[in-house]
Amino acid sequence: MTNERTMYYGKKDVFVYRTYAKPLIAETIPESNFTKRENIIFGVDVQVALHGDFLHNYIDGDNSNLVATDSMKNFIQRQAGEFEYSTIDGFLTEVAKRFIAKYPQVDQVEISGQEVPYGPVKVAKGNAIEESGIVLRPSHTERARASVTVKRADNGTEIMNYTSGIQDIHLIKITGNSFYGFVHDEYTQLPEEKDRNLFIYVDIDWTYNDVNDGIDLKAANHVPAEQVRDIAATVFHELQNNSIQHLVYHIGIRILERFSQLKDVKFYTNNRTWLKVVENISNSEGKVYTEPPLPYGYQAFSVTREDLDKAQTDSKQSGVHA
Ligand SMILES: O=c1[nH]c(=O)c2[nH]c(=O)[nH]c2[nH]1
Repeated sequence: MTNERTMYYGKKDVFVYRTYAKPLIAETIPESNFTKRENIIFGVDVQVALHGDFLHNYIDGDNSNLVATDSMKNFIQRQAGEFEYSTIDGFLTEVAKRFIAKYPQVDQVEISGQEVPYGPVKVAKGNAIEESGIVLRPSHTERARASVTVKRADNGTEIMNYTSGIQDIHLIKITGNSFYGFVHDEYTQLPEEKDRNLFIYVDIDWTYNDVNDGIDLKAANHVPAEQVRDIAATVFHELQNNSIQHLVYHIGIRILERFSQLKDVKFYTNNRTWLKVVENISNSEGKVYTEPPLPYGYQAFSVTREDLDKAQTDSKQSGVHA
């Protein structure tokens, strides 16, 4: 077996803030009132890695075809003003294709980016309180993200390993969650809970049946991260869940049900459930909690279209909705 050599280099944390990028328009879904990402500030934190004919840079110290990482940063930032895009996915894929077109020594570009979200601020305009439109603020924890590898091919480029996603959705549900019936042995200290608070940090990534639906600059079939976020919140709200594991399966099924253009969906969750300090407060249904101690638990899980098919068949048989 021949071991392929590791060889790539690039730049991380290339921040790009483009004002007045093209808005992303979306059709509504039942779980979300999201219809438009304004993109007044399109902010993205980009990582890029170039693969190619760079061995003599290392062995001979020959820099003649070495593209400085500083130039990579400039390339990404300047391209941000060279074409129109409304999604991170479309922007990154086009930049990767342009790297390949510009530099013949490059045969593969891995590029990823996370949104740097800026949201509206309301101000007084005359007698009304309205969105300013020009004053914005860093907003919410969750950030859309995308990651794509573009490879040089005989007739142009080929898209590989493309995923789209959202990270750091932070949600707490204060009742309607349980966790009991787990393995009890000499290591068990955790009490069983028929009703607990559940605080989760969730990252979700998805892939498309046809990559073009995700990366196309027109974004007609693009799945907005905001709608995925809203599905996660809705299912969390609705489901009397037995665990995070139970919850993410149902969120995954709902996402695939809603978006037929998706092939699968992958979760990475982190458990930040608050510790109970005061159980009973007189004349109140309230409780007092504090932050959980380290270490934190996590789950990783993917849901595929096969799972959805099975859930739909099972629900038809039992007459219960998936
Ligand atoms: O939803 C949960 N899943 C677990 O696997 C787990 N483990 C744990 O200690 N608490 C929880 N909660």
